[in-house]
Amino acid sequence: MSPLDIELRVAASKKPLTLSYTDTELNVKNNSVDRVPLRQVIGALHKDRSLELSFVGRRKKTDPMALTKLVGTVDNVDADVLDAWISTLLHLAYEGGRVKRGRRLKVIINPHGGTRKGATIFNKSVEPILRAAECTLDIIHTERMGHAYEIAKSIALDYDAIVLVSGDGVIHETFNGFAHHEQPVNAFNIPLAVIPTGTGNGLSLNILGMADGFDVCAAALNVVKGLAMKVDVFSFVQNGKRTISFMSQALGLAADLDIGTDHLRWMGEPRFMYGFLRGLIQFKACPIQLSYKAVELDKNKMFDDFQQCRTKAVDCNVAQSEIPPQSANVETALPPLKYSMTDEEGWTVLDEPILYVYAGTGPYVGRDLMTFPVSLPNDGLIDIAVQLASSRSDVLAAAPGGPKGEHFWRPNFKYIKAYAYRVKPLEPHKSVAVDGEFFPLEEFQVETHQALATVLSPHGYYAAEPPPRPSETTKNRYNSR
Ligand SMILES: Nc1ncnc2c1ncn2[C@@H]1O[C@H](COP(=O)(O)OP(=O)(O)OP(=O)(O)O)[C@@H](O)[C@H]1O
Repeated sequence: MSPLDIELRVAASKKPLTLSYTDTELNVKNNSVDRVPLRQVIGALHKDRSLELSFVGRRKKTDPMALTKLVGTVDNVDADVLDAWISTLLHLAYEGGRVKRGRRLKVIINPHGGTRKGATIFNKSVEPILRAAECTLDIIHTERMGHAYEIAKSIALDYDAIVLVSGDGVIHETFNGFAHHEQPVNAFNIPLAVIPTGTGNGLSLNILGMADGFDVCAAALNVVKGLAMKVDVFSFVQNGKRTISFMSQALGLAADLDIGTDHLRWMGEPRFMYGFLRGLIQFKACPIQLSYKAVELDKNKMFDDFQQCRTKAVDCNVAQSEIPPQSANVETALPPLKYSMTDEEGWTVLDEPILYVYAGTGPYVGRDLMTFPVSLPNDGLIDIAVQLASSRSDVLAAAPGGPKGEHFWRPNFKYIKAYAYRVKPLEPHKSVAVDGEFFPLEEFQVETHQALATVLSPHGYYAAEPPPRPSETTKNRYNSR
């Protein structure tokens, strides 16, 4: 328990609030007791006997998160006692000093992303949280396509984190800017945190989970309190040009439902479902040859490995830590490519007709689709999910299970963990979507860079659970055709 209770007289109320804390919770007692996890306490300031205490929380379980400030005067203790009370509270609230208070942040706002509310959302909901947490903000608004790339390319390396008020498009630009930085590895070591104001917001869903993935205040809390988590990124190599991809590459129906619905952005997220149904009616096979350098093909083994990593029974994640210091001694050049386009040794060609391919990392590619349920943040592997061209009814039957990743267990859904893969188009087709950006469907190859990039995370792992392994009795429902 805290050394003593503080009585806070708030102007409008006659009865003072009684504040106390344990190692894990702040207790706010008035007529009843509100318990706030210390992780959600972000700031406490006092001047003589006046106190301002800030936390991010929910009024009701189903409400989005919001900033609450308790402001008043403290009558029952002296200023120096109050000082010590605050300093212990904040020490505990910032994980015993493991999380730096008052982070120095570069904030990049895309006023043009999603429904174009990024700047307003930042000003109204996010900035007050960052200020209450005494963060230092260096704010810039993007003025054009490619601006985030330019900013990232020459970013100073001494920020504690870069905050992107955007969707996945600006994240893609930022990582590619890092790749062209004078010191790429050091640039990738600066943690990114996203305030989800785009359309799909896949990275935010993966970091914060389905419940909080679109909650901008939960995302702001992660900016203040998140710990650095290393994540794999990929090199997408096409016509000799190397592009960094942080999330996914989509082909066939999976590309059509994203890029093919770009003109329907006004719809918001439902455009992806519209694109899926339209693609299903057309039911065109994806004319590619897919080959991969596989590490694991057995879904049961992947599921077991995932569970072991989650329970930390085996050490498969690079340890989560406070933001790593930049070092002059580390190798600062971008890792070289390991595989040439002509490399054949250990490569397998998939010899079955394909409806669509998704390859990438992070469970969700959108709110309706957990494409990679067993992906791990930094195992150095890319997950390749292939929907074989079975039948319309089979693919349609899988759709309702999409948000929970249930298609993973379907026999016609092939799942491969690999170091690299390669695609050769068999006839001219439209496009491949790389993190949702358009690329022509010409021959390309993708390989992983283990733990190259860094994001802020509340958990130290992707916030999603894979669908349970089917039992003998439930297995049949995955077999419909
Ligand atoms: N000032 C601007 N005017 C026009 N376009 C911009 C501007 N700033 C950034 N952009 C472009 O906006 C694109 C989309 O941005 P962002 O990722 O924020 O949202 P989104 O694409 O709607 O979301 P998602 O990627 O999640 O679908 C980026 O490709 C970026 O280059």
